[in-house]
Amino acid sequence: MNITRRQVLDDLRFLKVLARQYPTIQSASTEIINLQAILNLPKGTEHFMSDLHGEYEAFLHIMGNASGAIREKVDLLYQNTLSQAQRAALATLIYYPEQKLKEVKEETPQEELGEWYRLTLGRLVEVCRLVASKYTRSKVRKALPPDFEYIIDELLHTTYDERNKGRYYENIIATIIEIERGDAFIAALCGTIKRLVVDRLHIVGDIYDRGPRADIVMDSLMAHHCVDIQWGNHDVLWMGAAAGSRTCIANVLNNSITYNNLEVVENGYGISLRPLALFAAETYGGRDMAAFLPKGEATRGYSPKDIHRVACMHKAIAVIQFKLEGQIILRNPGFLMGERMLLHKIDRERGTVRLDGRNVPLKDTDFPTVDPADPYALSEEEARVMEQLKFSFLQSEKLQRHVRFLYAKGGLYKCFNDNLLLHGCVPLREDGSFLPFSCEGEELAGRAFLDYAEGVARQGYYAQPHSPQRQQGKDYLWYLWCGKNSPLFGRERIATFERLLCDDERTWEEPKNPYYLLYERPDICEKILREFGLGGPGSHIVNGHVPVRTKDGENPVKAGGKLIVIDGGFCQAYQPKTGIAGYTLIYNSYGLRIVSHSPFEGVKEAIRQDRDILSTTVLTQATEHRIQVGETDVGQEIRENIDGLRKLLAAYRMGLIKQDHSH
Ligand SMILES: O=P(O)(O)OC[C@H]1O[C@](O)(COP(=O)(O)O)[C@@H](O)[C@@H]1O
Ligand SMILES: [Mn+2]
Repeated sequence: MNITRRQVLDDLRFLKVLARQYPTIQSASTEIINLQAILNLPKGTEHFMSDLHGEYEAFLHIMGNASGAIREKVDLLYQNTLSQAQRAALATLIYYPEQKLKEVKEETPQEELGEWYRLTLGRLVEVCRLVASKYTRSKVRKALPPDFEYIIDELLHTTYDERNKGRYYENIIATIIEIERGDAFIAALCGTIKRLVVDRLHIVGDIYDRGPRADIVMDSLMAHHCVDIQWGNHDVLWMGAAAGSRTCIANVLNNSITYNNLEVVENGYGISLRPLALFAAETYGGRDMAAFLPKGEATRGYSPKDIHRVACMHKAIAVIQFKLEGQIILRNPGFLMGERMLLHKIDRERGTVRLDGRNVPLKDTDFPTVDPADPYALSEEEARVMEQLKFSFLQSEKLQRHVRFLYAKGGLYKCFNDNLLLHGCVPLREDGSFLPFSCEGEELAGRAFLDYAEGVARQGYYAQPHSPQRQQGKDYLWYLWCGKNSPLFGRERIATFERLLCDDERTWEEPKNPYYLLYERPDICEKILREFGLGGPGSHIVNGHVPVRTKDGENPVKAGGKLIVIDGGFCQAYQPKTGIAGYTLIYNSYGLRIVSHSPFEGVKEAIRQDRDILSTTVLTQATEHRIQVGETDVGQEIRENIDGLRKLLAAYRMGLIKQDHSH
């Protein structure tokens, strides 16, 4: 379509800015041709994972093997020429180049090494060429490690059997080996392969808590070339702790100590728990800590003395947590959580707590720091401990960096390629209508409420320190973690108090929001998708948060394919429930695929035995045609860029903007 003078003049300011980047007709035209070409390429591959819960070894392996996709490419290329063991060894090399190279050099006789390098480099180039084939050359070049860009680009585009280039290709490989650059090249090729196989990674919440080292998972995500994160309830809890919310800090430590997982706090983030340990020993040492022992598995290998010490810390921080939560609830009547204040309902004489009109027996009523006259006030020592812990959380450079990354690359939800990515739920009433929330005097529901909640969550970290907005934001991060009908928590209440102190398991109930019943219905899912401007045949809701009981035959796909839950128990503590070790949802140009992962035996096993995580496809939803970039959100962006460049071309040709040939 030809562009009128009017259209160019309307956009002249924007076009002058664009002209700085494309100063001539030639440069603007080249970019248009390049962008137009990309529109016809097959859609990039997206991987979705959720509920990683600190399981860094399994996660790093899954990142390395691209949820099984790399092994598929190796099998595709070499099923007729390499044995199963040789293919497994090649795949392991791609996953762990440094470690596998070390092992190969230890175990391969010197005189055979040269041949091993020649064969291996050739095969890695072929695997790289296969995974690069769906992209333009310029996109592949941008993905290459700068030091090796020229040579790898040459190797990728020089087919071995070309008569006049056969020697040329062989010479490059021979020279690499001769000047002992084989290892560096192998690492560069493996990195490129991993980078090209997954175009975009979505983490749909719950990176933190339970498993050993969420900080290592975060470091790996920060190194990923293209990742976005939809916050989970455990993530916003750590964001609140990093923002300096003492209530979030108390909850973070309660969760970590429950699993005896102090490593992520002390070693990962360099936060000393010494103040808490000393206070706990002083206040609770020698008393009965039966109700506060770390969870089963987490006590293996610890002496009774150590376990008692951790249990004292657990009780100390839990009491502080219940007090501070009472204060937040009093500060925020809009949370409608008054019935969750339980400390003043404890009857020490009878050893019970008043719950839903019943006197429920407590396992422990020994609370020396709780003043019955003012049960939610911290004692002097408790206040001092929390100030010291708050200072440590604020001072942890790595934690602050990780949380800034969660804010920059994350959000409460994400709409991408017709899918709605959301860790928890869109709170609903029983009748399927969007549950309204009072937000500073306004009733908000559905998307408007989620947008409001995300804004307040950002205030918690970015509003002026000590301002009311900052305090509101920090309180809100705690609300999103465990608040009544929070979109990231999706339950009536969190029963931490009851699960710690009451034997009566009826009190442990955490009734789910009606969303978790209604989300089996396609019409409800369609209504939710439309609320976010999505909907139609290729549109899905992707949730994490609730472990799919695969073992009991539960299907991750619900509502006739409109909704997919991908929490497959990546977290070891939940694997007995789900029977698998997590899911990855794969969305490529052929459609959707869900793979479930087998439990991971650890990196050493993987390298020594060439053991992989067996990822089996449990469901596919093929699209009737191969999806092109042009049909995706990225394609939409590219079309807008092309439109701008065509207007710029017109502006040059109409003499409305001068070309600048000086570059
Ligand atoms: O978002 P998630 O992973 O379900 O975690 C929140 C849930 O975990 C719990 O704290 C229980 O945790 P654990 O299973 O680790 O004991 C529940 O009270 C709460 O509903
Ligand atoms: Mn969750």
